[in-house]
Amino acid sequence: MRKFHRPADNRRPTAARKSDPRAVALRILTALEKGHRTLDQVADEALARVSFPEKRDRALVTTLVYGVLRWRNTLDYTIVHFSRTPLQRMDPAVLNILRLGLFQLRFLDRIPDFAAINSSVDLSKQAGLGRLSGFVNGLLRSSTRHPGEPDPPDMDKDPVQALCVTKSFPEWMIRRWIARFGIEETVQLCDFLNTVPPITVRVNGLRAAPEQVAASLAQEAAGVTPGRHAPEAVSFSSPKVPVHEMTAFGAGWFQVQDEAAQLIGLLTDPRPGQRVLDACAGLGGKTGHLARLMENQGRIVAADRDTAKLERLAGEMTRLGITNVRPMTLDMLVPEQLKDAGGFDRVLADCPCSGTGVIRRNPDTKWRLSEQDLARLQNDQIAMLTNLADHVRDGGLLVYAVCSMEPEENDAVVQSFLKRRPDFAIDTGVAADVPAVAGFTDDPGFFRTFPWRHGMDGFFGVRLKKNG
Ligand SMILES: C[S@@+](CC[C@H](N)C(=O)[O-])C[C@H]1O[C@@H](n2cnc3c(N)ncnc32)[C@H](O)[C@@H]1O
Repeated sequence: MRKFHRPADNRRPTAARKSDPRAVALRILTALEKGHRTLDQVADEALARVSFPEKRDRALVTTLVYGVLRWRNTLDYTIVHFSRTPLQRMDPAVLNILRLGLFQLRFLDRIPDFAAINSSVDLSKQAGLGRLSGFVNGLLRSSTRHPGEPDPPDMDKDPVQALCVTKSFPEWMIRRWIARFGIEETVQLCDFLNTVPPITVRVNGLRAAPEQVAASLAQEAAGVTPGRHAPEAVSFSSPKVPVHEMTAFGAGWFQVQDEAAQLIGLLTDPRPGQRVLDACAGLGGKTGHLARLMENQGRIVAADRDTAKLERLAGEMTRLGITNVRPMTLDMLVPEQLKDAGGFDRVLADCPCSGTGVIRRNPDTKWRLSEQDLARLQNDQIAMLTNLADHVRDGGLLVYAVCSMEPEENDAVVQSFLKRRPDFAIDTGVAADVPAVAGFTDDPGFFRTFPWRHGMDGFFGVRLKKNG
């Protein structure tokens, strides 16, 4: 029998002490609720400080954290059903311990019920909440004695509430998606966003061909298949080692990138020798693609306001053998910072957004984002495009992209920008220029991918041509 729990104590773990994966998961969930940091940031920081008794424990932390975030509403519905204390009055740590325990009971077949319950009781003691361990024990045991969810709201009478509970999404998202896509497609969208995504990579054509990369990946992973839409995409599952330890990764043969994001690089269509600004470059997913399309010739200024990200971007370009990228810390909301940037043939504005198109990768978005955030994000997106417009050369392209499916961040941003800048127009020649994106481009020239229809992340993109 595998032992899951550790003796109770309240000390903080150190690098020398082996950590309990459930305690690490609890720490990540609690930290996420406290601050404004993203799941990736919080998880990277927590995992860098710990070591585990068994290799698979690290994967268990990820399964627990992502699972609880994916299914939070569904889990809370059961907790409310069995508890006399309302959720709002529950100690946040106890609530997360209950969610972790219930997630294991409901969703993880490989963990026996007694192990899930006992480890949750231990966790409450470790967290200094021993006085509530009886409550944790009782609630989790009750849920196993009455298995299955308590009856959810009636789908015919109240589809919004029913889907909030059964698909675990906030009310405002379900409401707006039903209004836009109808009930059937909203169900499909929610189901898609609740799946664990496969690993999709973009082959770095500067160093290797897709067949070569696929052959290498097949030695270290299962289900290696070519992409369906992007010509240099390859997907796989169940890697035997972490992706960054794979042979092809070390050789700089690929970057991890969903197919929809790859199509944005193609939409930007930079040419060898051009001057290109990647205005919100982040860790360089799209920068690497632009450099590959430019055959590593010309110049890419990779800008972001976050210097730490740009440091990682620089390392990533070295791994990929890319030499035409210059990282620059710039804030796109401060036009003075751009004054010396000059003109560019292509400007890619892959703007910060709500991220509703990538919720399967970032399930914390469900609980972090509010509907009011959309207006703030829209304001920033319009301001960034307006600030960047002066830096596009005549005949050049400003490409706006977001991993959001929300109209406020899609069509509305473009319309507002075009009112301010009549010297730009939507480039309607996209389909002819870039065949790979033709199937995703509608009449005015808007590129859109819908997760449940196309089997990839949800993205919006448009090419705006200056004095075209
Ligand atoms: C959607 S992410 C970019 C992802 C990246 N292009 C990629 O493909 O990997 C948006 C980026 O915008 C950056 N950002 C946010 N506000 C900014 C601002 N005012 N100026 C410049 N960059 C900003 C964030 O740090 C983040 O890296």
